[in-house]
Amino acid sequence: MTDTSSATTSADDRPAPGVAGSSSTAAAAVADAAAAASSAARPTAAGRDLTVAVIGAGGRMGAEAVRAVEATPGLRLVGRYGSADELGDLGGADVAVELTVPAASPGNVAHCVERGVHVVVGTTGWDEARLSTLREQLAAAPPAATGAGVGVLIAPNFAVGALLMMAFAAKAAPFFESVEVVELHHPAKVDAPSGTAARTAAMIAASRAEAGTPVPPDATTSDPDGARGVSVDGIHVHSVRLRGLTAHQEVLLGNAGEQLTLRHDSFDRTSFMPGVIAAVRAVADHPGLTVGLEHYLGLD
Ligand SMILES: NC(=O)C1=CN([C@@H]2O[C@H](COP(=O)(O)OP(=O)(O)OC[C@H]3O[C@@H](n4cnc5c(N)ncnc54)[C@H](OP(=O)(O)O)[C@@H]3O)[C@@H](O)[C@H]2O)C=CC1
Ligand SMILES: O=C(O)C1=N[C@H](C(=O)O)C[C@H](O)C1
Repeated sequence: MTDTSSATTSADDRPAPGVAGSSSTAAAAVADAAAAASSAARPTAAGRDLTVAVIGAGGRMGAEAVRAVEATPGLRLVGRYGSADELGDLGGADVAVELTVPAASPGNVAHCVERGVHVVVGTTGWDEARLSTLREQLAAAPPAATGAGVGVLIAPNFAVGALLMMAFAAKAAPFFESVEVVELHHPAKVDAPSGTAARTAAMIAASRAEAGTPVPPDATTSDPDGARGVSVDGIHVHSVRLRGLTAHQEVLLGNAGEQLTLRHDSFDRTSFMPGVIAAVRAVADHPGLTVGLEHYLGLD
């Protein structure tokens, strides 16, 4: 595994404030990709700013999202909500950004959908059962204010590098006998494995199944305490929680005599913001449920 001792960002390393509070190059690249993949007007087709509410606004990601929305031309923050607040009409928002905890996220998203508000969801914990319920809720939802269907994006990771790492992993997986995922996060994270790791493993498994690749070799016959991690669709995932880290992942791919390692590091939560903003702008153009920001960016 690569040394991560320098995986923190000092204040001096932070990008100057700009679009979405991130490097203008990264922000522009992601925004351009989203714009190319959608007809999202900026501001709205009605000629006004797109209104945005942030649910979980006091959290690590929520606070960063509030800053990003406020710094982005064409977007107007109309509501910020925490666990003690009634969501109500979400301040009349066109789009809600949902960044809370796995236990609260489905209820918050349902509240938005029932009111015709598009939702960009970064919260983890969206397993198949939850997605299936959400599909039913979307089918029964009233249209959004524009008259089109409500759009919901479930995005396990908003960072463009993480999306590419996942896509590269899925592409490489059938060419290797062995593959395992190691995710490394800050110790305040409440869920394991990470949503990104679970989705990466699912993408790897699907890619190998489609190619007819055999299951990875593993002679383990005794593992009473789960030292081999968890199996997601047959792919082993390992979780590290370490002070000093933010969000990191390695995909290890092995053949006899060779190894390919794919690694992504989010050193700072600003890395997620260009993706959040691109998703906010594009979600209304994608009615129904979409899982994975890559589908908005043409990376699929
Ligand atoms: N998709 C992505 O790229 C990323 C996703 N994440 C995910 O986003 C989620 C949030 O992460 P993070 O910001 O680090 O977590 P935090 O614990 O810092 O923040 C969670 C926030 O959710 C709020 N909250 C809890 N319950 C509710 C509720 N019912 N209604 C409204 N707000 C509520 C809390 O508010 P209060 O203090 O009022 O209780 C808290 O401020 C996690 O699931 C994480 O895995 C994180 C980073 C990137
Ligand atoms: O909790 C976090 O921090 C993160 N959560 C998401 C996940 O579980 O994959 C995305 C990123 O890894 C940061």
